[in-house]
Amino acid sequence: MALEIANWSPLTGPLVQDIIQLWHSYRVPILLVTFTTLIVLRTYLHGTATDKQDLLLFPTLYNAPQEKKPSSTAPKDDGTAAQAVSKPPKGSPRRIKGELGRKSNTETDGSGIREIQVYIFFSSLTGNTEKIARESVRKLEQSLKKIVPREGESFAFLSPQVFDLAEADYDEYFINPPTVQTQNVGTPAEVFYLFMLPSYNIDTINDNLLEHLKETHHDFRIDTAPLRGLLGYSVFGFGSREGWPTEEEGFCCQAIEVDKWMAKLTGRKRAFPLGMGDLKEDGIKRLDEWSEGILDVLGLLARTGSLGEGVAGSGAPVESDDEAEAEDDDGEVVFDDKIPAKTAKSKKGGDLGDVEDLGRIMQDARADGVEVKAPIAVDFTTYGKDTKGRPKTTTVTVKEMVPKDSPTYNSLTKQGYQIVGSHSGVKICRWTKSALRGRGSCYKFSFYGINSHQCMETTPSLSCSNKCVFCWRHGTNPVGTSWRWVVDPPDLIFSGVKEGHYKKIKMMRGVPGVRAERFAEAMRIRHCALSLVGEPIFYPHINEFLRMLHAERISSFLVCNAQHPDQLAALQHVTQLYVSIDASNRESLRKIDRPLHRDFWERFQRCLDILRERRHRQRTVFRLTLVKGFNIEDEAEGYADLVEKGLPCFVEIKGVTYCGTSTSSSAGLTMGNVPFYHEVCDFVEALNKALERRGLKYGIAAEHAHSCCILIASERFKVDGKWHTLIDYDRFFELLEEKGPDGDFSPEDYMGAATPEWATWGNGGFDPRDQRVDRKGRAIEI
Ligand SMILES: Cc1cc2nc3c(=O)[nH]c(=O)nc-3n(C[C@H](O)[C@H](O)[C@H](O)COP(=O)(O)O)c2cc1C
Ligand code: SF4
Repeated sequence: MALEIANWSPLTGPLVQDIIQLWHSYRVPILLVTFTTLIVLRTYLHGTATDKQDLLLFPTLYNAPQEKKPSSTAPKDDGTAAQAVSKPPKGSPRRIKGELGRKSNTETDGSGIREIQVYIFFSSLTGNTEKIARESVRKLEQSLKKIVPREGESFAFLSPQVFDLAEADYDEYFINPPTVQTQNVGTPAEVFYLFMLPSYNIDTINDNLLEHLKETHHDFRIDTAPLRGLLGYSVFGFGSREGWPTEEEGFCCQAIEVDKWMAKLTGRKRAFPLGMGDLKEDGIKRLDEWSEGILDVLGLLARTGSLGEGVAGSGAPVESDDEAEAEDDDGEVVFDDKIPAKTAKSKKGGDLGDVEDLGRIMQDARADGVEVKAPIAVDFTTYGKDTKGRPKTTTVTVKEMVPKDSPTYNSLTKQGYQIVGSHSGVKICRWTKSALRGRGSCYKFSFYGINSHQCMETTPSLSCSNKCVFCWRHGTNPVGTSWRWVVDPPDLIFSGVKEGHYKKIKMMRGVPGVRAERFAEAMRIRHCALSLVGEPIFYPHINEFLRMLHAERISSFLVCNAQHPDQLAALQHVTQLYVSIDASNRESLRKIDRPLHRDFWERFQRCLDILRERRHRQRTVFRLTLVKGFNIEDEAEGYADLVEKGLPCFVEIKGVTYCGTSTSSSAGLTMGNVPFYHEVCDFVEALNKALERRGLKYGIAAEHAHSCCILIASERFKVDGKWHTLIDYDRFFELLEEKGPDGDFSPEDYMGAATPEWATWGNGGFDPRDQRVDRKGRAIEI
């Protein structure tokens, strides 16, 4: 071929031959250079063409509005899934659905990156909120930079933006979530709204916004929750307590309104409770708490795409104002009919229920052939001896008290308990929920200064040795006279109950009315009521457990049933030590507590002796639960004798609480057994007189009419004519740290400030900071 070309023309012959020669010598480098140049050129053109070229080449395609293709399958209305835009009939108004074509919150886009855009909307008349909002957006940007993806995570926060509501186009932000296109990916970022709003009782831009939100919600053409495509929202309000002291009088009224309407428009995606503050008082502190909470939520959103449990649209919603709250109090004095009263006598493998017949269970365990590796059974109640007086060394195979697959476990978890390990439980009580919403704390706030929203209710032993007629868990919680189950270590229980408690608190985050400042405070447990169900000192490592609580400066209110004198004697310092005194004489006690121990009365008496001895070491309390027809009538004198014997620091008298009809039909309890508050008052006055007649220095110190509870106190807690029933918790921990769990210090050493006036006898005892509501959440005038 080279020769043919060489002869092709005599004129070009030498040149062609040179070129051919050159080609033969350098063809490989020539080919390589050409190829590389082409690649570089192509890459260059491609890189520079994205901004300009493609729009030049395909303008119509790129600029066309994104239209959904009709789908043959109906769109899922799960609050996150894309919704199809159906064509309206000719002539009818266009129906705008709440969701743009976007993916589930829990998914990332095609690039694998979840991008989140935070918008802060503010309004301001005198300029304070504007300054704060602009400063907040700057701080937020800095803080968001610190939330970085861990391995396997992929998200990014876009620079947060701030908008003055006086300038923002409401149609753009408050009819549908805005579409925020991003540089890196074709899908829009997910949007999160924050509001900072001062309230004004004069006409301002806030009224326009509120009007717009209401209209959008009511507009028949628009989905009632068209903003549910937002990731979430939260509101912070500024107001003035000087002119508007309470919410009822208008404090932060417009922020409250915006929060409410946004909840409707987003399908209840309140990501964090409404925060409120007064710039002249606590405004900045409250704002800081709120901002911290917002950061947590944004972190959670970025990592999981979800607002977490408890917020609608993101797990298990806990709602709300209409929530039928069980009148469960602290679980000790309520009986209800919510739990079908099953007995242990049901089928084999059935309800563990009453574990009275432990023999049967042990047999069943062996018959099942299940070998459970566990510690040796601890008969700590009786410290059992054999017939010759030698310590028992029985080594039987033991079971878990509440195994995961047992009906008891199911029943307790259905009732809202979280079972920790195999024999402990934690539950958020109704007062904790109520305090989070500013609707009142339990009587322990009025009497002892316990913040209900910082109180964890738990027990390290779901088992008990009584079957009290008023125990609402009768029929579900295990009973027994000695510990014969696997023993969980105290650190496992401690971390488990804390985790369970915080989890339940977090579930309250999206619930209407929850106050941001209380929610923030609730994330630090300060008190522990060891009084759920069961008997806390039944747990063999109760002292270690208490030490763990105290090490974290969590106070301990421990209630025991006066049936375990040895354990009571071995108990180390607790902040307040209760003994339930359910009757004043043997017969009455047998009837009401239905104890399993044959020597129950002797045990009871020994416990009183121990309490008397301990009265200068422990802050002791007699807890009386009044049940009409069982332990009130003519018993005041008998109770006075018991007080004389035990000389407790305090006597708490509480009427049994009732909800629904009684489960304990076998015990014959009905609504008729619940004393009226005036009957409790009469009883307390009779008891007080009986104490006076005996020359005992006690008096009626405080009351909490709302929960039918009255406090009689020893005059040891009266200073200059004023009752001091509150506790100085910090001092308690200092003493404990100084002197140790067996240290020599007395209840007077950590006596707190004077009982607040509103809590003293005759003043009702309802915290004036809170709003009292009826069961439907309606305000009650006090
Ligand atoms: C005319 C007027 C009306 C107000 N009305 C209320 C009100 O109804 N409720 C409230 O809590 N605060 C009310 N305030 C207090 C403001 O909300 C508060 O001072 C706020 O911090 C002002 O924020 P700004 O400086 O951003 O406008 C009012 C203040 C003014 C001057
Ligand atoms: S002491 Fe704690 S657990 Fe008990 S009712 Fe009060 S807030 Fe609830």
